[in-house]
Amino acid sequence: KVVEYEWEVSYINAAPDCYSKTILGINGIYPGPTIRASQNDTVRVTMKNHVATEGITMHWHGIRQIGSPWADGTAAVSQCPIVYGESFTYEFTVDRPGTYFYHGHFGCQRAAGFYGSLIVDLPDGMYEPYHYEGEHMIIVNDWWHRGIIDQEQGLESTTFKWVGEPQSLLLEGRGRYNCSKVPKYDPAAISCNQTDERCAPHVWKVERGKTYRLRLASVASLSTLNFKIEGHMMQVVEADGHNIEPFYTDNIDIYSGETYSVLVHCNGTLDNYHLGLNVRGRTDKDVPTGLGILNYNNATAYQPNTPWPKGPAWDDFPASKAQAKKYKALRNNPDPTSHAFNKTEHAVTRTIILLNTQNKYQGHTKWAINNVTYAPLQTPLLAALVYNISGAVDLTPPPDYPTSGYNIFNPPANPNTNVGSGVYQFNTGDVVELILQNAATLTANQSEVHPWHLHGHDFWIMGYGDGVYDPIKSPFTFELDNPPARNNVPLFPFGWTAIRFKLDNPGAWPFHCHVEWHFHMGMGVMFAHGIDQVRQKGIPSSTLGCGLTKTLFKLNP
Ligand SMILES: O=C1O[C@H]([C@@H](O)CO)C(O)=C1O
Repeated sequence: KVVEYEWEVSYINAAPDCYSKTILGINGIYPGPTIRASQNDTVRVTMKNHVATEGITMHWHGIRQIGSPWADGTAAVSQCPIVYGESFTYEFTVDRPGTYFYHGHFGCQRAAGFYGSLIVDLPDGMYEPYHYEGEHMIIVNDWWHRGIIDQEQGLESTTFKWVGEPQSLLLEGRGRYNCSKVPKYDPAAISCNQTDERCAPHVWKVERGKTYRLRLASVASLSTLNFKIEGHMMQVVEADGHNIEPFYTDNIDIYSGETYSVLVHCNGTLDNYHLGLNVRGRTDKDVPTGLGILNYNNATAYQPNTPWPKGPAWDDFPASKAQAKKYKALRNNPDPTSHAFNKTEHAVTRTIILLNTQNKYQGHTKWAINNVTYAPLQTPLLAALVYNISGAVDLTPPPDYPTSGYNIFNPPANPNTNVGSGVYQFNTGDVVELILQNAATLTANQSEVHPWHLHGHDFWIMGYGDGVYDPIKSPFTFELDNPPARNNVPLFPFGWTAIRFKLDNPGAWPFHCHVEWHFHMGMGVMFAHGIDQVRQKGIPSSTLGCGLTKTLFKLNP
């Protein structure tokens, strides 16, 4: 069947954490409407732009867009931004059941509240390999009071102004900021109101004795988030739309871009319990716990006065690494779309090592991959390749390896990087092993967490390690038995992460750090393959009209 949505996007006033500000709303609401479809349905979303000063696009995170690379919603890659007053229709198949979300993919619009949930059910009569009696969505986020235009300008400026840590953490678009901390001269001081209904904690209702599936998704712009439910254990069963070998935990790390399903057996004796969200991997100083309420049997909902739930300390990296390594693909998965790994079929045909560094370009602070910082193109990459538009993109491939002998433990000896469009070209059918290698930032003894996200494909996580990746020794530590298939993976400070994937979905696909601010600072590359096949099918002319595609369709006189 076809599930259809009509969206109007405009600026709205919101107060997710009690502090009133202007954000991007869909049909006047925030977070955006939930899309619900069944496996193999067609989702059709017509989105109209009512934002007079900005273009917009929408990315369907985790949906591979098989056969519809033009509908991926990434500005400068799959389409021209939708300009003021115009509409664009996304149409794609949701081929795999699971928990997903959507978000703006132009500039830093995701950080302006431009996101919502997307859930794909199994068709009628089919069942998950686990049992639950009810379900709830919990979309989590970090939140700033400054507007994104101001934040983007600060990041782009030669007098680099970092966004800093978030003011609040949100569950289903709600958090609570301590309004007494708003400076008196700030005009918002009069509209930061802790009794505002819009920042009352979200209440998740459950019935005692039943098991619930909580669907978690992180649209965070920066923070890794740790989710915990007071007095309840969670059984993790799904990650990024894939069933996994279930495991129990009392707290779960969620990196930006990731989705999970956890089963919670509701056998508590109290009426209300805290849901708590805390920062991991970066300082949690001045970032208070985000709170929600788990409410039993329709009792009066209130915030319990018990201590706020808190997982491991923010800098307990061993705990994060141990949890990341727990994810394995579900053995004997009944789901035919499960994308099982096979050692023989998925033997590597090309290895690329991607060094992640913080650099300078003409006085601007940037992130670079193998010393190339990504700059979005004027002409969408997909159109540039499909129509072979000369001058639209420099296709000189970036290096497959970092400069030999690079010392990851020190800030770059030469901080200057090159700017480029970062396009790696592959043959369809290639099986690529990517090694993400972390390094020190421009600051001595500092290296940061980077949650990487791939568009258009799922990959298998082969392994994680500390220090420098050793091409001889490190592969012996790989998980070749049942690595999890995912489309998001963390890279830990001063460490490496190995992933493998098969290029089986023709198009032009970003692979980037899902920290909104880092991608804006150039932290990403592009993977293109099978363009002849895309050309044969064609891409809609509605994706064109900017850059050098402007002149492609001249009206007949
Ligand atoms: O991109 C970033 O910049 C700052 C810091 O590295 C420089 O101020 C930070 O914490 C980031 O994640």
